[in-house]
Amino acid sequence: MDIIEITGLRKAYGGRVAVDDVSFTVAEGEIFGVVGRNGAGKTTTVECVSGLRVPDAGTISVAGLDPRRDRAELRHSLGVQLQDCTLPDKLKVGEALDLYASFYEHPADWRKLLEEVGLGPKRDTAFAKLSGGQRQRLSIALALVGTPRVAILDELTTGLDPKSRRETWELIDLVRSRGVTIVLVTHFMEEAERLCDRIAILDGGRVATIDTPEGLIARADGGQRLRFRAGPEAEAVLRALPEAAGVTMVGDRFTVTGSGNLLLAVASALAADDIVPRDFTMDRTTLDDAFLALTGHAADSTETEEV
Ligand SMILES: Nc1ncnc2c1ncn2[C@@H]1O[C@H](COP(=O)(O)OP(=O)(O)OP(=O)(O)O)[C@@H](O)[C@H]1O
Repeated sequence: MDIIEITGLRKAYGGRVAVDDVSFTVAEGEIFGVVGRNGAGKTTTVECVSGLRVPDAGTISVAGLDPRRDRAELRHSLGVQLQDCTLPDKLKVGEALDLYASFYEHPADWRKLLEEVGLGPKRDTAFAKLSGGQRQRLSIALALVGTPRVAILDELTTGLDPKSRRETWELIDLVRSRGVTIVLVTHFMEEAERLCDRIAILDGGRVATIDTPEGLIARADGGQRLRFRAGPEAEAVLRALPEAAGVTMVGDRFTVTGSGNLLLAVASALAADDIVPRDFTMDRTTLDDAFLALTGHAADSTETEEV
């Protein structure tokens, strides 16, 4: 069952179109990624979904409700963790959760939630004293305290060190295991690939494509890349291989791309000619590569005047 349905969403700021004809659905229980460069329209899209912004055109339904018309009712089904969430410096972790819990008729047990997000020992710590990772954990707990069916998490791990980022990913897995549908906004492709069931790539305010991470990668080229060092005699051997779609050579460094059983084909052909490759590595196409192939620019660049 689809819990979110968006059709023809459009939003402009002044004369500048931020989101144009965006449509997608999110199934209940899914982690749905909204990815794109800075300025692609991700935040505007999810702010319309959460009722914080009024679309210029299009329809949105979340758990059967209209985010603007039914805002009061939707509050009970939707948990929102906003980009750059800040709380008063002196507010303690436990106080923040207690306060947020008081907004709901049927809140979760916030003390239990505190333990689940790993902030049990920080209950009496002031917001200002929390690390970046701890603040994000708190913001997830605040988004969940109303026991929502849908949680929107916007740029959750931006600014976190790799360790805190991985801990936050584990936490998102935990949220999913509770059956909460998650809309995850990110410009980190590794994060989207690791967590999301399906991903919408936004580019210039429009949906460039929607697919599973594996589907996006397969569409980009589905390929593998082998790198190694060998003598110049390897070139003719490699170019004769039907599995090798691309062979490049810089000095003694070869890069071979292709699909199917590329590794076996290359290794056997080189062995048959008594060529021993050195420093052999194989890497697979990542979502970063797929993003570049599908949109024509890198995920960590910024949208400019083309929006
Ligand atoms: N309140 C606003 N007033 C004017 N323009 C805005 C406003 N909010 C966003 N924009 C513009 O709309 C476009 C889309 O912005 P949005 O924040 O939705 O993108 P994003 O993909 O979430 O980017 P980021 O990752 O940088 O937040 C950008 O060109 C942005 O400058």
